[in-house]
Amino acid sequence: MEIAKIAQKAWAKTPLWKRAELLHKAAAILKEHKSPIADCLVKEIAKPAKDSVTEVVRSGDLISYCAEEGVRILGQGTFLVSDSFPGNERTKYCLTSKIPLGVVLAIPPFNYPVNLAVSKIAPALIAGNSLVLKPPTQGAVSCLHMVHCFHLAGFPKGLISCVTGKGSEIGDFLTMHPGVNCISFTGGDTGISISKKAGMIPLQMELGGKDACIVLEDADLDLAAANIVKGGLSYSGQRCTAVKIVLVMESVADALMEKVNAKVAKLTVGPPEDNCDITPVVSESSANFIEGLVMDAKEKGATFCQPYKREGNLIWPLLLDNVRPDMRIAWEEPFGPVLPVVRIGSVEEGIHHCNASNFGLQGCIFTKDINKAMIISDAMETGTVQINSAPARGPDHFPFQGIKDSGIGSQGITNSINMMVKVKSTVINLPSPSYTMG
Ligand SMILES: NC(=O)C1=CN([C@@H]2O[C@H](COP(=O)(O)OP(=O)(O)OC[C@H]3O[C@@H](n4cnc5c(N)ncnc54)[C@H](OP(=O)(O)O)[C@@H]3O)[C@@H](O)[C@H]2O)C=CC1
Ligand SMILES: O=C(O)[C@H](O)COP(=O)(O)O
Repeated sequence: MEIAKIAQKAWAKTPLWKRAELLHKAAAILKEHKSPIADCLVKEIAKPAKDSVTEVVRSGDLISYCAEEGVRILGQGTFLVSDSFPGNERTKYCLTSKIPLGVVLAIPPFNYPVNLAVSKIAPALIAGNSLVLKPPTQGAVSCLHMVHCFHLAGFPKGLISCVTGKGSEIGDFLTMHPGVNCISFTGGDTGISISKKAGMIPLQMELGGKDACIVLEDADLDLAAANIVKGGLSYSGQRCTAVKIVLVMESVADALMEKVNAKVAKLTVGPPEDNCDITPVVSESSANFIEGLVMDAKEKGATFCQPYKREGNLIWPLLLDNVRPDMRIAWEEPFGPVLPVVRIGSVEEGIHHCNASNFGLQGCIFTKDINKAMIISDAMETGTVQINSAPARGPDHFPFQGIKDSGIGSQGITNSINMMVKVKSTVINLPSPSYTMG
């Protein structure tokens, strides 16, 4: 913490163009090393090989975009004059600029250890902050290699410190440390308790989700089915933005389920090295939790579209039809390849289910009627609503935010940079009013 504080003071005096130049360099080095880092992701978190490479490349692009965006938005401040407020003459000129916060504590989750670390590191650095990064325990090796790319690019010593260790053991020390000036966290409910313990500092929390997919009678069912399978089951459902419940109008439910099940049958299941679609979930406790949700739904009468199959941490993809509100899976996020389907009699029923959730990350609607889609989007209490596509965080410059238990603050490149600065004003007071004549 002390080193981070010292390094930040010097970094804040580094010209903006130079900070951007170093970030571009780090992005290029990261992309050059995409294969070994992706290999780590495959081994550590069982992400399919192709998706692991995509995560590293996307992270490089994010760093470069952040450098460009930072140069644009941090180079600008505001200039205000006093006579626009009643009772004032033009005697005061107010100059505001965006200045760094200090030390940013970044805590990403296991499912995107590289990308969700970089999405905190790059905005913090371009804005003149230093970082203490606590990587997820599963994903720590990938994170260390990624941070090494920043060091190879020439970032000064101490500017980015990577502190490994179990969150349950070192988390409180870090999050309650008086030297921390901002916390950017992505993960589960832990974020809620961190918010309660943290001091009076800016917090960016991206937490869980129960993203609903509402399918209307006039939807393109092929498009909806493709998005349900990709959105719900890619990386075995271990994405905060995964489709986590399908709410389909009864009249098209059979037709939709036929298409979805046909696609599920084609998914490959196995090791991440073989680039299988469905790979083992991250831990035994996670697999046990998912199994608990499945068994609860079985006892309460859900229809199993596929047989339930599990070998160790590998769970075969499973659609549960005719899910009812008394089943846990209707509300809890499995973070696994199991997707509940609720048949609804009206759009209002779908919106009501979506809004009754304690989460409010994203949601999606499938319909050909844009007017209807807009009304439903306005009624859904989520940070983002996607029309005719599955929920997603990217592209990474789009705003990304959750409401209710899904988080506080907004991410996305521009919002993250703006969140990692504070506003500083300098007011020039003139002895007498001065009005510009040209
Ligand atoms: N909204 C979003 O953008 C995203 C949300 N998520 C949500 O995250 C959850 C799954 O991810 P998972 O990694 O298991 O989430 P966790 O909340 O368990 O962990 C997230 C990070 O917090 C750390 N951590 C754990 N305990 C503490 C603590 N007491 N103090 C500080 N840090 C701590 C973890 O370290 P360690 O690994 O050592 O335990 C990890 O680095 C799901 O609920 C999912 O929805 C996931 C990704 C994105
Ligand atoms: O951690 C997550 O799950 C992400 O923030 C989701 O990102 P994605 O929509 O790009 O997969």
